[in-house]
Amino acid sequence: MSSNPFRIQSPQQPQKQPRDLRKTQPQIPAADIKIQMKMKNIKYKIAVLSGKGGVGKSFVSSNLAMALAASGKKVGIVDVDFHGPSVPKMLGVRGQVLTADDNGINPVQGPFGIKVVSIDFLLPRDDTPVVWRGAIKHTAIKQFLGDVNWGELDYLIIDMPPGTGDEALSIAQLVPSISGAIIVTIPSEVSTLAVKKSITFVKTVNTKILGVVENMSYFVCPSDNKPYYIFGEGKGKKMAEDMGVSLLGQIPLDPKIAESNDSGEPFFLKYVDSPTSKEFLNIADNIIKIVEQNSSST
Ligand SMILES: Nc1ncnc2c1ncn2[C@@H]1O[C@H](COP(=O)(O)OP(=O)(O)OP(=O)(O)O)[C@@H](O)[C@H]1O
Repeated sequence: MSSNPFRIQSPQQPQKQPRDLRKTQPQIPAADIKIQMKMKNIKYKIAVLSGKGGVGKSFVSSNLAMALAASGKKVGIVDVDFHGPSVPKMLGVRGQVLTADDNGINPVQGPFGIKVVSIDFLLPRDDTPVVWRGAIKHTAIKQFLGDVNWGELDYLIIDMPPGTGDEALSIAQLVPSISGAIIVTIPSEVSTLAVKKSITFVKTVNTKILGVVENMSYFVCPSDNKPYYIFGEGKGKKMAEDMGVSLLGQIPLDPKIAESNDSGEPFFLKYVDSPTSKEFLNIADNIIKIVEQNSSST
């Protein structure tokens, strides 16, 4: 008698093994000529990613863009966070519109002449959602890169949505010679876990990790002026060490940051002499050293 009570037949043919997607390298298509043309005068392109949403990635992207510009660099920022575009508000240019001429779309001019492109400039109302599948996002990213008159720039900051989904893959495939990626985290285990996946993703698509920025690292109590490590001390540093990447800087949790972002006043401009703006200048300096040294040695 058969020991198989369900009478399940052994398959005649060996079963096809499911493909292990972790071993699948994204296919890089032939470079899009239009994108190549529009991006050929941009020296360095930097993607800003986070594992989880709400950790301050757009805040870091926007303020890093201003710090680079304040350090004398020509800067552009492209907001690829279609479902939650917040860069225009954080740079104080929300409500402005993109214009077009025979050569393409002209970015909005932000503080320090930063060139800004975001889906937010195209949405008719505050409550209009962007309901797009991956293929449409891919097309939109192509247009943001290849139809925009970026002109000559030292740095293009690419503000990504959280995680490693469609947009991250499109950017990895479409942007010619990305200089590197910056990962934003907060010192919580939950964020750290997600960030490790982002770091692995960036390595998988053969992009250099410039380092990690730890946001909301500590809170300076106004009554005693001491730092309090609300999420725990040293977690960003440890995670960076564990993953073999550098810690580029630490930004405090500060109600002034939340207020200026909410009111659409660029934090870096409003509090230019604050320790946080100085830390952004340090981070910009670190990035300039890594990226520009790297390119002169290749
Ligand atoms: N260091 C900080 N101190 C206080 N508030 C902060 C800080 N960093 C960010 N915030 C606030 O946290 C909220 C989330 O920030 P932000 O939109 O930059 O995050 P995000 O990671 O880009 O989010 P998502 O990509 O999920 O839309 C905002 O309200 C912002 O003002």
